[in-house]
Amino acid sequence: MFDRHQGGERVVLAALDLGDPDFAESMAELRLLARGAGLDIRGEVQGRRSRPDAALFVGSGKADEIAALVAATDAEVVIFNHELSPAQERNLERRLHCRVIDRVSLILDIFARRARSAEGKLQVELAQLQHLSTRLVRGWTHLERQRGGVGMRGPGEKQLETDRRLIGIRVKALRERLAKLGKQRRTQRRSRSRHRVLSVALVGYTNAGKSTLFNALTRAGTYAADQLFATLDTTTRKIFLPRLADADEPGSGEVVLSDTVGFITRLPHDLVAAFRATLEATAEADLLLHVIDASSPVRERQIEAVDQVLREIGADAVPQLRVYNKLDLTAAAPGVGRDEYDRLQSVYVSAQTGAGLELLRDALSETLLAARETGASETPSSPSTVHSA
Ligand SMILES: Nc1nc2c(ncn2[C@@H]2O[C@H](COP(=O)(O)OP(=O)(O)OP(=O)(O)O)[C@@H](O)[C@H]2O)c(=O)[nH]1
Ligand SMILES: [Mg+2]
Repeated sequence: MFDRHQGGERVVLAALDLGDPDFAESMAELRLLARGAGLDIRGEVQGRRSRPDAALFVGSGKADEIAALVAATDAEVVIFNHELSPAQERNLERRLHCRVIDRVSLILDIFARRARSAEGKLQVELAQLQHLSTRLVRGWTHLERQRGGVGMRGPGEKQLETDRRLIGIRVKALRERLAKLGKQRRTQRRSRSRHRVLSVALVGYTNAGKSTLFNALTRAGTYAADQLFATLDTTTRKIFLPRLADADEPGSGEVVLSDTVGFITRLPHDLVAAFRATLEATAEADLLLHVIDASSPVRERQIEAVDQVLREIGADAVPQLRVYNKLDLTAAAPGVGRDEYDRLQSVYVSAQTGAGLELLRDALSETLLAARETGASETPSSPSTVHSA
């Protein structure tokens, strides 16, 4: 039912500068996404949108330019950097004589291929169906035509209703299944918090090195790869921090560390919603390790993008320690940064070479000890963030 890129497909990237200050960066991100999806980028067209409401989205001169590039490079797909309405997509497909998709579809597609656990797969399917159903409501004719071209299913008004109903049934089933899994997850978390095991969640922009750091800290062998969204499921392992251990309390000194899905700018809202269950663990953590690719020229923007998503999922109140990773690619040395009150703010490490990891372990102990003390003096059981589903 969905566009599926098997990799190696020939694509042309098209982006229209709408005057966003981050246009160049969002373009770089689109390239990263396309490469991450294993697509063969044959060319790129940039331009300015003619009129904000233009049905063609691009002016006819620009459309001709893209069409010429598609023909010259034998491209199969054109990927637009902006969300396209069904009508715009349809017009563009007719004009360019090839498949047209937008950034959101591309991200959904990468997610679909990366999901490993049952929960991750359900979440992706839910996001895809939600993305699809908004389009069904907004403009059925788009899908009608698209299908007419491929499967010749000849959908009419009747087919439309059947499909809508089927999607509705599937969405409901997925929601129920996810709710059940979420309940199990919460029960597990509650029993952990009863035992006062502290939890630390790794968050950060995709490809920042979260899984590599997770592995380095736990020696667990979680999947790390040079691709976007390599991790889609929350992996959880215990680590032991001697400084936190209390001889009178069995199990003390143990901290639960979770590796999570990477964030990206303009993460589609459907996806954030679908991954809410996974991300809940983030909002309930005692501490967030915000992993940053220190070697990225756009790291400031990536930090802001991550903080934005954290706000959206209600995790902005959780204490955060910034971990500047990939130090080996920069000229900087391992170390820590503190604020004016001498509180730890940041740690500089290389998950790959292991440089600074001892500093990070110490920083973890120090921050968690401080958090435990404040938490203990304020309320017996730490209040957990409440947010609606
Ligand atoms: N040079 C260098 N490369 C690193 C370091 N840490 C991670 N990497 C590389 O960066 C790439 C991404 O690492 P991952 O650990 O998969 O990143 P992630 O943040 O988990 O990514 P997603 O799960 O896709 O969001 C891999 O190729 C790693 O080998 C580091 O300290 N130095
Ligand atoms: Mg990962």
